[in-house]
Amino acid sequence: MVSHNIWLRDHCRCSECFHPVTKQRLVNTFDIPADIAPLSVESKQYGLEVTWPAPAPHTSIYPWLWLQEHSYDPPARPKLENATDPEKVLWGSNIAQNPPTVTFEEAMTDQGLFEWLSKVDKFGLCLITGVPPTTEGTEKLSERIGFIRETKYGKLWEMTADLAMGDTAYTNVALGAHTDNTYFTDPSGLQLLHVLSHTGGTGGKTLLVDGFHVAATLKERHPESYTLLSTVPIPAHAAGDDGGIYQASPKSGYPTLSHDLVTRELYQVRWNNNDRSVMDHLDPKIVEEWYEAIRIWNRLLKSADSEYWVQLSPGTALIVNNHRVLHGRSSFTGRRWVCGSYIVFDEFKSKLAVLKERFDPDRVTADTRDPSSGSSVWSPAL
Ligand SMILES: C[N+](C)(C)CCCC[C@H](N)C(=O)O
Ligand SMILES: O=C(O)CCC(=O)C(=O)O
Ligand SMILES: [Fe+2]
Repeated sequence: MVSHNIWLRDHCRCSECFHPVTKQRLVNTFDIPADIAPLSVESKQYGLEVTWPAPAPHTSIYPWLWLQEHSYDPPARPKLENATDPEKVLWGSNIAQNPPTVTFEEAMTDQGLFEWLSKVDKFGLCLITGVPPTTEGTEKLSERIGFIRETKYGKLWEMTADLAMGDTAYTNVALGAHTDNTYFTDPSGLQLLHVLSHTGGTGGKTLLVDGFHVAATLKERHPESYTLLSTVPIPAHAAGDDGGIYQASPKSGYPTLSHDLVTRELYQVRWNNNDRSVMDHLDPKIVEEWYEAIRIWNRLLKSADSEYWVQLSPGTALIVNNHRVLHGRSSFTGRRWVCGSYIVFDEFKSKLAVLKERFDPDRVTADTRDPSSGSSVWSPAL
């Protein structure tokens, strides 16, 4: 493994250079001479010990695990070549045989919460059974994860076909597979949905599609369409209510498929053809190809192999990763009362990271003592 001297000095993890509690950098990066070179480098039992020279003599110790975790030459994590994270399990209609599920009671324990969020992280969705069929029960479940994201729809929102909000979700029409909030600069991370009641009618089945799975199929079969969906930004708006006109910033929007700039991994799907605004920024040379690309995308989304239909009933809630799994519903008749919440993506990821430290059987139990001070000043991830 190769590291640059400046990089090593800048990343010293001793408690003088890296605050042991706040995990923030204390060393002043810009006081480090650009041509800094070590006086000595020694291999110790717990890590690499580097002694730096005057005018700022200092001893740094880099735990072996930390060095391994953060190696950039060679990279600790090879580029995924546009694949998706191996931790993710892609699925199609076959998931219906054994949909990821937890019980409300399990979710009320920390171990159960870890199981639940691990399933959401792996599959992008999870059913929750035994949920009290009330808004209070649904809110209690949501807040096990983290802050509910309040939006124009409310905090724990309720919805029925009364156009209370200027959105077709508040009608009884069918909604094709989509991700929510494409008109927000930052679409909500998780979306929880709970049908509280449905009387005097039928329909209202929930549609779920793994956007990562469909994207992988698109990339394999139609790479040029995949590229267009990965590069052409799509503007979106929500302007059905007098009190609000929402458009993502920048106004040109975001591509349907977004990729990690380092690993090139697909990390977000944004797709809602109903909420898409005027495509007035398209390069005239690609208009036909772009429409062909979204036709192919739509066809794959609607393929029987991609669609997982489930009839939700009171007591069984559903949570989806709104950056990966598309949802929709069939039309319905009668009175259908739905409640749910949006949960902040970073709250979900943070909660899972904290629970992993406690419950993940594969967690890295690094020797986290700072050899110089004996206190724990680092964790492999930071
Ligand atoms: C979920 N809740 C009922 C609150 C809002 C529904 C809004 C749907 C909107 N067209 C979108 O795709 O974001
Ligand atoms: O009515 C449903 O089942 C879902 C409607 C929808 O797309 C939403 O609430 O975001
Ligand atoms: Fe939706």
